[in-house]
Amino acid sequence: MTVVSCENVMHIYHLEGNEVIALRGVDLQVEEGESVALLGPSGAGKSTLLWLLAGLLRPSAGGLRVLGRDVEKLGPGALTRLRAREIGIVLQNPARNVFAHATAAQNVANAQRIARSRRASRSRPVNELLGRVGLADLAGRPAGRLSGGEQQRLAVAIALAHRPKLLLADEPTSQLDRESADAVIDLLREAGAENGATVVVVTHDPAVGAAFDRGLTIRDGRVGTEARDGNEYLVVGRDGSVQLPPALQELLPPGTRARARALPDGVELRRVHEGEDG
Ligand SMILES: Nc1ncnc2c1ncn2[C@@H]1O[C@H](COP(=O)(O)OP(=O)(O)OP(=O)(O)O)[C@@H](O)[C@H]1O
Repeated sequence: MTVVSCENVMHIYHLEGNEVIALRGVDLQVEEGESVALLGPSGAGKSTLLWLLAGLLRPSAGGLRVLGRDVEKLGPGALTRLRAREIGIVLQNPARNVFAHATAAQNVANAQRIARSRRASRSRPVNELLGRVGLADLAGRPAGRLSGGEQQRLAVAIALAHRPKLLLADEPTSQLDRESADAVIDLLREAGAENGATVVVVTHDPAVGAAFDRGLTIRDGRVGTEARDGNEYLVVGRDGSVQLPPALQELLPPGTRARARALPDGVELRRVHEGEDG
């Protein structure tokens, strides 16, 4: 089953009379059980894409289906239920994922209670989950009194508490040391391997990118490249555009006139030098 399907998805923020185009035509399919990392420079649109997949934002244009539902057609209640039961979300700011006054254990148990699904009834014991993220000794501490890194690990435990079908995480390792980050990566991968969950993670951490089935680079609001099995490929957009890798941009700087020539299995681009016209 295709769990995430984006067709020419655009997103525009309206800010004090100005428009900020965050996504300008994203095409993306993620199949059940796949793990995908979204990489790319700051401001490229990664978080926006994740928020759209979580139903926390609605696309300005384009088609978006998540877990078989047409997200645009779901009302606020149906979206909230979908999120609570089938989606696990780790937001970028650790404090936003937790109830500050509830203990770590209560936060995890609460996510399971809200989901109340059959999947959730098979969910892992709270203490086991907290142990997996290295928080067993802090189970009784109010989440608001945990450090940023501890809250981040708690957020991952909360997001996995109800065995979501789709796990979405925005920079889940940004505040963690290498050892804790590796433990979180293992847990995310395991969610896919054991429960068939589909995992989409925004990250700047190359180790996270390398650990997943696919690494998509988002640049300028589009999918620019896709890495899999150690190879990186350019992704041709629906308008025929490709984003040259930064290393090749020196050869064809912006504004360069180039000739495109068909080859048996592709296209060759050659720069036209001064006086070479005609
Ligand atoms: N709430 C908002 N209002 C207006 N513009 C926004 C808002 N959120 C994001 N943007 C803009 O949309 C664009 C994409 O932002 P987004 O946060 O999705 O990028 P990102 O790739 O996740 O960046 P980072 O790696 O820094 O988190 C940027 O130009 C950003 O300034």
